[in-house]
Amino acid sequence: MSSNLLLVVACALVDPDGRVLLAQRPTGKQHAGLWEFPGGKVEPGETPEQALVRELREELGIEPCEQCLQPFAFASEPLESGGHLLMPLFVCRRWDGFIHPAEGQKIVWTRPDQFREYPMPPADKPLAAELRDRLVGARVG
Ligand SMILES: Nc1nc2c([nH]c(=O)n2[C@H]2C[C@H](O)[C@@H](COP(=O)(O)OP(=O)(O)OP(=O)(O)O)O2)c(=O)[nH]1
Repeated sequence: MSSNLLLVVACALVDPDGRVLLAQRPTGKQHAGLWEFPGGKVEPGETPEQALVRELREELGIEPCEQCLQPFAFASEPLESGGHLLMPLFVCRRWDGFIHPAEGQKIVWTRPDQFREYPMPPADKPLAAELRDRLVGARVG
């Protein structure tokens, strides 16, 4: 893999009412204050699914089963650093445990048709649009 390619995996957690979890980037980090789909960098040796299970456990304290992660879409965005971000988004509707943000970051559950109320980093925006187009009105659960 090219060394300037950053692979970051993200997840749309969808509740039984069709609402999706967004998490606010903490102060002091890149894109602070913006709303993102939870996830993070894929570490060497990990599959995207393993990385996402780890990130959801670390960030939110939940345990999704790998088989419940449905590949959904991906974003491909140039980075200000000159590198390039590749960000696959999975959809997950089932997990164990209760959501408890580890770093105290704010979360919201919002319907995809209300995503525009939450400013997002560049790669999350097209994924939000795709979710809006394909999840709204679709069967949930
Ligand atoms: N979700 C998202 N992440 C982005 C975008 N652009 C961009 O450079 N990133 C970077 C910020 C982070 O370095 C990384 C997301 O992984 P992360 O959530 O584990 O990163 P982090 O800031 O918590 O950790 P770190 O960089 O301090 O190691 O991707 C974007 O448009 N959306």
